[in-house]
Amino acid sequence: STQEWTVCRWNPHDSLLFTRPTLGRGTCPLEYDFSPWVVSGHKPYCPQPGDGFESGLPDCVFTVPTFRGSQGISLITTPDLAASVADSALDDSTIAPGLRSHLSEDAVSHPPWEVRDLPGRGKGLVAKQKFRKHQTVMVGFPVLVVRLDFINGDRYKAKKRQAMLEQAVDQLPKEQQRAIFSLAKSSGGHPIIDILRTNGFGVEIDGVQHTALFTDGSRVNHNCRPNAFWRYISSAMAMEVVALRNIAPGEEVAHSYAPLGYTLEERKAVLRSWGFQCRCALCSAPERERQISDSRRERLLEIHQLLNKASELQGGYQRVDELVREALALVDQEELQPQLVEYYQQFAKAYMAIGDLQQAREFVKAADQMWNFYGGEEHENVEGMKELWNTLREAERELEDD
Ligand SMILES: C[S@@+](CC[C@H](N)C(=O)[O-])C[C@H]1O[C@@H](n2cnc3c(N)ncnc32)[C@H](O)[C@@H]1O
Repeated sequence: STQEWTVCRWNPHDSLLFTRPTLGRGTCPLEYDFSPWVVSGHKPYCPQPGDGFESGLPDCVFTVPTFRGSQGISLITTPDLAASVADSALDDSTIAPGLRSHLSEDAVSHPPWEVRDLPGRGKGLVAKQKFRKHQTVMVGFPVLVVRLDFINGDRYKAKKRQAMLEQAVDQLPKEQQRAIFSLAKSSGGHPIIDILRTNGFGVEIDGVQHTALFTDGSRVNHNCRPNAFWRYISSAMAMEVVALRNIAPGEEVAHSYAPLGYTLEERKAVLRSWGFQCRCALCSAPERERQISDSRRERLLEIHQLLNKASELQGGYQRVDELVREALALVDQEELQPQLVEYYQQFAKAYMAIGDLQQAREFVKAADQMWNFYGGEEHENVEGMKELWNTLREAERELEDD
């Protein structure tokens, strides 16, 4: 019965998290709506304190094998966050039609891309058709989502952590289990932890960091001059891979694992922590080409620093204009368009600093649009943009008052 397990309020003085209240006479008040997790056929599993885990709110294993058609999903997270997901993102019928269309049988069995072996890079995603700039290449839904602290923290004994990860995978449909175990590995150690470290995408649930596996999305390789980017729509638990420029059939689709705008050495350091040496076109290009790219990126950083002190610049408006134009050209040459969002914010501040509020407004508007486009509606800088709009409006009011 769906009532067999009821989730009770977590009481830190009492190890009780899940109880079996007598039907209709539940003594523990229901704090969360867990029904989608509970009716799925797998009871949520929570370790008890002392059973391989120290104390505090535990992470539990939740599985819905019918998530997004028959794909299925397992989640290892705290009960409050699982309840929040159950509340907002589990139901297929509530996701936007544009995303839902990627669940149709035809879309699933005939994707416009294929996974192929690529020299020096393992498998990768290759376009089977032309994609226009900003067109969606792939929509994926996570098959395994794990709270980052569950993997990296020290509250769990290794055996308990591994057993819970194994349970989370075991409870998924067989096809997904096979897909997960076929993903790339890089670090050694427990296979599921290795697979998560090599392939996981950083996503947030209510602001808490998790790592998510997408069976096809995890095949997208890194490129230092990417032709795609990914964004996460947390309300639908969907990951979208979107073309940054036109992509031709037969071309590999790749995004950047490192922050855009990094120089070769900086990128190498980031990718070393991913456990591989980059073999993308830019990293394999002749030294001269790599040097040109690095010097452009270094110049962008220099301009950034100069514009941070815009009000002290000699040459006033004209100098700021020159630097902004130079930065825009460099971004174009280096194909760093998604990074414009940061530059636009900075340009806006620089124009505010020298009192050109009209230009500042143009760049605040552009930054706002770009954040929504590249980061999705729930992008990480909602607060930062609000603050920027407030600063601008304040400055505009002051100007009117004068
Ligand atoms: C998330 S997986 C990407 C898919 C992977 N290539 C596969 O075969 O499933 C990340 C791994 O792919 C490989 N990889 C990704 N981008 C690469 C690149 N630019 N150069 C070399 N190897 C790359 C590395 O082995 C890395 O650990």
